[in-house]
Amino acid sequence: MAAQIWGSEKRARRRREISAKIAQMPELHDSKPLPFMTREEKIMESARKLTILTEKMGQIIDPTDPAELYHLNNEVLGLEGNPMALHGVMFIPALSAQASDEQQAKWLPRALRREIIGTYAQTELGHGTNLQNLETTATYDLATQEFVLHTPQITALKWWPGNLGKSSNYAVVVAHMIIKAKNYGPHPFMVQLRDEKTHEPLPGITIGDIGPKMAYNIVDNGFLGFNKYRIPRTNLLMRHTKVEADGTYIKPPHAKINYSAMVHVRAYMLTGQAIMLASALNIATRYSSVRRQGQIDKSQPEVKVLEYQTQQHRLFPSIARAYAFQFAGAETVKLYEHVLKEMKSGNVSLMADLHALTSGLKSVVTYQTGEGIEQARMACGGHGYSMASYISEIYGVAIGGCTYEGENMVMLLQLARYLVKSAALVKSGQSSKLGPLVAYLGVKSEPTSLIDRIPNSGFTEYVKTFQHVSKRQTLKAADMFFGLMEKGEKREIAWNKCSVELNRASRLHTRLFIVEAFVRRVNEIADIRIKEALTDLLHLHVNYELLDIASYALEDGFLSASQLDYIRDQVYLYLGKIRPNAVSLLDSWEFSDIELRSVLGRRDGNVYENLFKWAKSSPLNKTDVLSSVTQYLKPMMEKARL
Ligand SMILES: CCCCCCCCCCCCCCCCCCCCCCCCCCCC(=O)SCCNC(=O)CCNC(=O)[C@H](O)C(C)(C)COP(=O)(O)OP(=O)(O)OC[C@H]1O[C@@H](n2cnc3c(N)ncnc32)[C@H](O)[C@@H]1OP(=O)(O)O
Ligand SMILES: Cc1cc2nc3c(=O)[nH]c(=O)nc-3n(C[C@H](O)[C@H](O)[C@H](O)COP(=O)(O)OP(=O)(O)OC[C@H]3O[C@@H](n4cnc5c(N)ncnc54)[C@H](O)[C@@H]3O)c2cc1C
Repeated sequence: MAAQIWGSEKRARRRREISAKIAQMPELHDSKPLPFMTREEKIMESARKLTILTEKMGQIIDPTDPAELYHLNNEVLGLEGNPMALHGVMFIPALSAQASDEQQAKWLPRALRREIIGTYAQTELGHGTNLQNLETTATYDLATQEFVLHTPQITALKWWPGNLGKSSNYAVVVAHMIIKAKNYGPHPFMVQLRDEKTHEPLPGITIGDIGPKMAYNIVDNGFLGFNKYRIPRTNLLMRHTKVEADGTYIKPPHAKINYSAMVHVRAYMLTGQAIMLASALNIATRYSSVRRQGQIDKSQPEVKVLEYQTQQHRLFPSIARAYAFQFAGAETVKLYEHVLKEMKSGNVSLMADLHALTSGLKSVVTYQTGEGIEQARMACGGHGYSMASYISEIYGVAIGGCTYEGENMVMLLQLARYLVKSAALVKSGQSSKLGPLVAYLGVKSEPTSLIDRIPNSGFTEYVKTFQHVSKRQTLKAADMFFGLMEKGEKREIAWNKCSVELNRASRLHTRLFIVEAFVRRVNEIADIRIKEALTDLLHLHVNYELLDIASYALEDGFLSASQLDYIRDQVYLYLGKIRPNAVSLLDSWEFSDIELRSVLGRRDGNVYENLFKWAKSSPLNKTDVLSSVTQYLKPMMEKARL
């Protein structure tokens, strides 16, 4: 099963080997539990480990393999981030995709050797979503052949970029490029921020940390202002766009090609989210098979809380989602790598499809991951609320994904643009022009669903039902939009008036893609035992998801009330079937205790002993009487007694 999850036997084996090596290297372990550290201590601890990793990484992993890097990152540095998080996730990808060969030769080896630390600075205090209204300017000075970076007012301060505040000395900065008074829109520039020797900010740069966040606090998300700060012309990233010495602008082959670093994260973050969801579920499911509370049959001893159907209903559909996200994520990464390769050689024809797909997936996956992690926390009762479970930290980090790389509603609306265009093709009889991801929009469906009507139909009737609801909602939302425009409404106003319906279509389309990716994977599996276990999970998935969106299929009579009863019964049937495999389905992800960082979810299952040890190690327990008591509470009580 681990091979299915991680993509191959070799990958699963390599993960195990890496975990085993790390277990033998105490210098790479947390020196104390992270929740007992201050933010400064955590940053220090993480920087300490990063320097060791820079020395020893080659002994532990193949540093050119992103999957191995990511696993090393999760084990050693953890999900709270690190002082170089954005260096690997966005700075290097931005340089790789957007810098010319000559620029790459100059900067990439230095970045890869970690001579310099970089980040991606795009979002500003006043604008994150609407890139066209970013306010930082890069004005070309023809006389000196330099760009002058400037922050015209407080809202133009870069705000949020990870590791910008204190750790990075370089950044890819996105600024509006102005040449001879003409604004060419946002473009990426390589900018040195700090002196390479002293790490002091360079003159003309105002920089710092934006303060603690809901989670992800090892990352120093920062602010940055420029005061007429000059950089050479050749620091504009020029793989696709060029500015010649005389100010001539050569436009890129696709208007949005400079957005590729964002698409990179959107593609890769899906499996990251799956990992966080599976981690929280691993903790909650292990704990649920240790925790005994109450009896189902009063004549019997107390049961493990995992025996309760409500507990299963809380956890198991999310287990299925974690697998589904992992499989859909793996497909998306493959597509992304293909499109990136094509893009580098000038073929931009697949960019729109990739953008639409990643926009929808990033939104649905992050939202449902957040839901699943929160359910996992509640499934652990009181102990879930303790930092000893570590679930709250996982939750805080995971839901950041609903916002970064494009706020979820906004990204769903990006997918909706693509769906509406596809709907227009269907309506104008041009279905043959539909891309493979939306081809179903042009296929006539049966009048009613055949779920439970055709024996042994596998998942086909389910997929058809998902296709039906997605198609219907897409065409309905598109009709609403076109209808308003026909009535004379301006395009943007009409769009806004339909946006809730449009986003519903985007969600349904994305959920269909996730179901299909799960089905595709299960169909590929040869090992009968693995196939059986995953088929049960897939049964739960399709039935649970369909129940969740049933209103769309009920409203036009595509599903009947009796079919809905059947679907509900199937959910209960598969909850029971999955119960014996539940812990194993999560243990198969092979998270080590080091990686999970959870007292509640350790492999040994000694929950109560471990919790008591954890409590005793709380810094508050170093003394029996705290100075808050001697200074304030004790005198207060004494005064009251007089
Ligand atoms: C020592 C070693 C130890 C190891 C350490 C390192 C470990 C790391 C190892 C790395 C291994 C790699 C693995 C990676 C794993 C990743 C896991 C994830 C972990 C998460 C970490 C957290 C990091 C957090 C990072 C966060 C960073 C950010 O948030 S950056 C800022 C992001 N900002 C946004 O996303 C802004 C959103 N806004 C937009 O995108 C745009 O404004 C908009 C799309 C909404 C609108 O744009 P615009 O106004 O220009 O559009 P408009 O003119 O309206 O035109 C729309 C048309 O354009 C089309 N379009 C838009 N975008 C694209 C696109 N990208 N591609 C193609 N087309 C696009 C759109 O479709 C419209 O087309 P039409 O409909 O045809 O008009
Ligand atoms: C943990 C974290 C890490 C980050 N790291 C980085 C980084 O490394 N580099 C970087 O540059 N940035 C980074 N960001 C910033 C992030 O990319 C932005 O916060 C994000 O893109 C959302 O933009 P915003 O904050 O402007 O939200 P807003 O756009 O202000 O969103 C506020 C509300 O307005 C709604 N809204 C906005 N526009 C529309 C619209 N057109 N239609 C409908 N609704 C709309 C949204 O849906 C939302 O409900 C990070 C953010 C976080 C939380």
